[in-house]
Amino acid sequence: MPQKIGAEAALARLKGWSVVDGRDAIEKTFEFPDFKAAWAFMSAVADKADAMDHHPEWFNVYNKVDVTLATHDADGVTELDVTLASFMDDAARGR
Ligand SMILES: C[C@H](O)[C@H](O)[C@H]1CNC2=NC(N)=NC(=O)C2=N1
Repeated sequence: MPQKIGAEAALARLKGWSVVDGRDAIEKTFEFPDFKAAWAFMSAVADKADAMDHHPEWFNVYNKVDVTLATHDADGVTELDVTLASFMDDAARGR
């Protein structure tokens, strides 16, 4: 079971992420040129998430993807969320 580090500790190591109100979780909205680019991002993240067995909460409308990350098993933010957030930041770059 991963150790809870908390949203604030995670934010100190990430760019463009925020603490979710009333919950130990982090969130970010990714914006792309169009739906296909957003979907390609989601597809790349889906492969990574499955490999990690650590899955995002997300909501897509056209070119935007709202992402919330938390570790449900730990009831808060863990190292797994920082790893997945960093992967998302890299995957979004250049799409
Ligand atoms: C059984 C399975 O390993 C767990 O349910 C995994 C799946 N994906 C998960 N994803 C997230 N974000 N948090 C979890 O605690 C989690 N647990």
